[in-house]
Amino acid sequence: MDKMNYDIVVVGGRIAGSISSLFASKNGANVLMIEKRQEIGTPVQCAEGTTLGTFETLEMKPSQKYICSNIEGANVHAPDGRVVRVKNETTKGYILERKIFDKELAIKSAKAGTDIMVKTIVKDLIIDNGKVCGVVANHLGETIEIKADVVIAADGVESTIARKAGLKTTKNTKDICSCAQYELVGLDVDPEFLEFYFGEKTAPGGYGWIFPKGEGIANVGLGVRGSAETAYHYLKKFTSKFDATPVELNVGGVPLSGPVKKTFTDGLIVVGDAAGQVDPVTGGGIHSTASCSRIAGEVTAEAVKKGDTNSKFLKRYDDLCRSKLGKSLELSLKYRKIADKLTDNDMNSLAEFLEYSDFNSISKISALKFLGKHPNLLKLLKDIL
Ligand SMILES: Cc1cc2nc3c(=O)[nH]c(=O)nc-3n(C[C@H](O)[C@H](O)[C@H](O)COP(=O)(O)OP(=O)(O)OC[C@H]3O[C@@H](n4cnc5c(N)ncnc54)[C@H](O)[C@@H]3O)c2cc1C
Repeated sequence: MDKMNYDIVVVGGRIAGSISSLFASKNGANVLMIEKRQEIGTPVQCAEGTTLGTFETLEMKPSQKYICSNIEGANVHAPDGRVVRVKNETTKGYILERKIFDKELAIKSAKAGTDIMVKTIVKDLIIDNGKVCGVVANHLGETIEIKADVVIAADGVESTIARKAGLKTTKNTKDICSCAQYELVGLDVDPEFLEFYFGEKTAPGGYGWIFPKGEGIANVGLGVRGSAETAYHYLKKFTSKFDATPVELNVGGVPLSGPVKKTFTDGLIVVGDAAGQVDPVTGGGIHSTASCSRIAGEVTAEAVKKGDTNSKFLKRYDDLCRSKLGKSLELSLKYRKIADKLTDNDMNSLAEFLEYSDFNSISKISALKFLGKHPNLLKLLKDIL
């Protein structure tokens, strides 16, 4: 059996893994990142939209290598076909080519000093006296024991690694949004606007989307929760109206339950989808994962430097993530729970009210006047007004 030694081992080589390892290496740690797939960034399980803030967090200038389009705002389609346009400073963003973006992050991390192993699966943790102190991995049939002061579990929504250390990261299936998406070619869509579609018939418990990648190409997908039919069933129905052809089909789950209660233990922390660091309303995880993964890399590098990788020190990671994102993710979870109770009629009424309003300057008085005529909505929304 081969044996290795690192300060930090990162399990998973996509957004959470590459960003954690990048910032850990930048801060002087000796880091190994392990990815079970043969290539970083594939298969894509993402609609590839992200905010300008992602790049500020990463201190990276967005590159034309992986930016497909610049986004100004979104058109929100109610079940009855009404459209509400949202456009302001916060709705600006990008559609990425994640196959290139994810690999670029891994390359950046490698250039900062991270060693990377691909086609290598982490099978187990090495735990000594209750403290995680490495992993057991398998590369093409060969078992490798890798000792480390800290393990970062960045292994995605189906994460098993943090659970092996006793953290409760299992997500309730009712909080997982099942998604299916085609990359379609031949679509006539506005390249600067995202399209969102709501309604029981389109995407029960979720929404449909069109994210334009430019030149008539777009990610067209949807997510569903608690439905008898699969996301793919709804996707086929949703896309049957387009005269366009797919070049890719992606499926995947998004955890919409908010961050897990505890993200650290002796010698291990958990980041990204594995830690539920996803916006529960939009299902967007790139932006929040980038923030938390940067913190993960910085805190674990500091822990190694100080020679203190016990849970008391690693709690700092949990504290910093919660102070940066905790409130907004909590609020978003509250909104999601309200949205879960909205009927198609409620959504149509809301769209009717918002259709001709200037979204950025709706007064409390006009909102209350509208809600006065819709007692069901008032009951649902009163807590957030
Ligand atoms: C259909 C869909 C659309 C989405 N659209 C958007 C969007 O438009 N914008 C947005 O911000 N977010 C979106 N998201 C969410 C976003 O993709 C995720 O939040 C983000 O990719 C999470 O990154 P991650 O690195 O935590 O996890 P993952 O991307 O799941 O990466 C985990 C990695 O760990 C590897 N791995 C797992 N187990 C092991 C092991 N034992 N050993 C070694 N490697 C292992 C996996 O192979 C994988 O590469 C979408 C998600 C889905 C499913």
